Amino acid sequence: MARSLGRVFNGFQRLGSLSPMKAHLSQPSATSVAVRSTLVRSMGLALPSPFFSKPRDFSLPNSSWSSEMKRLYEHYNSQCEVETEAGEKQEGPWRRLPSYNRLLKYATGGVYLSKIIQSQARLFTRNIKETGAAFEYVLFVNSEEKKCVCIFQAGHLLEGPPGHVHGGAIATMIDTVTGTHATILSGPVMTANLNISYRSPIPLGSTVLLESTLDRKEGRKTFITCKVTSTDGSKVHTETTALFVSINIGHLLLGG
Ligand SMILES: CCCCCCCC(=O)SCCNC(=O)CCNC(=O)[C@H](O)C(C)(C)COP(=O)(O)OP(=O)(O)OC[C@H]1O[C@@H](n2cnc3c(N)ncnc32)[C@H](O)[C@@H]1OP(=O)(O)O
Repeated sequence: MARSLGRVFNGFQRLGSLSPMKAHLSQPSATSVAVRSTLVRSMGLALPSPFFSKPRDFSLPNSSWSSEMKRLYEHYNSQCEVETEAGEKQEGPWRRLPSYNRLLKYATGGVYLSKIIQSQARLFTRNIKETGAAFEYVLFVNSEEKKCVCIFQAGHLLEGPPGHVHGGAIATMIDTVTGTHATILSGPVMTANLNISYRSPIPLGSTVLLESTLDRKEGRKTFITCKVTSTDGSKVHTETTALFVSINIGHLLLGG
């Protein structure tokens, strides 16, 4: 148990140190795949395939993405790796964060924590299989500027007022973006307070930008602000202040 919790904590720390080059969490090696095949063949074992299979990275472009979503993705992705004058490639100011539907499983490097986490559990924003139907999003983080940007396309299952996005779905995305940002800045945290002002409705199917910025840190408290705007910045949809409190991840997983 102690080792498992240690892996979880390391996973959270790793979330903060992801680089595009390190983005493939828990990729199975050729050896592990070969060992699995041999075991399954020789012992008739039905091992859980997610244990070995390559997890889907939901933050990569798919066919449901609008041209505006793809354009913005390219804009930030092109700044994840830059070329020096000498023609060498090096890390740029932004990093794309990969995104999986079973956060803790992959944060631990593929270790299956069935004793701690119910095996049916899925990350809320990534549990609808149909692409484009709900939350399509990708996050980029800029460590130097302590900023996080999310490009978000709201699908038809997120309707609230006719033709527009449900306020709870918007809050979900704000919590996801600011929560991820706070985790990168401060390690394991829980949302203590989200204060959202809804300024103008978001049309269903449209692409918007969420910009999360570190306001300040005070002891265990990380204060973050977040704006949701149209992609050209001309329309403000929401303004948020958020408070995250650092926690002991062991207490959370053990129900403390
Ligand atoms: C990839 C996806 C990422 C998604 C990230 C999503 C994150 C989430 O949604 S988490 C789920 C929603 N949040 C929760 O369920 C949290 C429920 N609340 C709790 O567990 C606890 O109240 C918790 C952990 C926030 C704080 O409890 P605890 O650790 O005992 O801290 P506590 O001593 O009460 O407070 C610490 C400080 O924060 C302040 N604080 C705590 N809560 C609040 C609040 N709601 N408003 C203002 N200040 C607060 C306290 O006043 C205290 O300040 P100070 O140090 O200056 O005295």
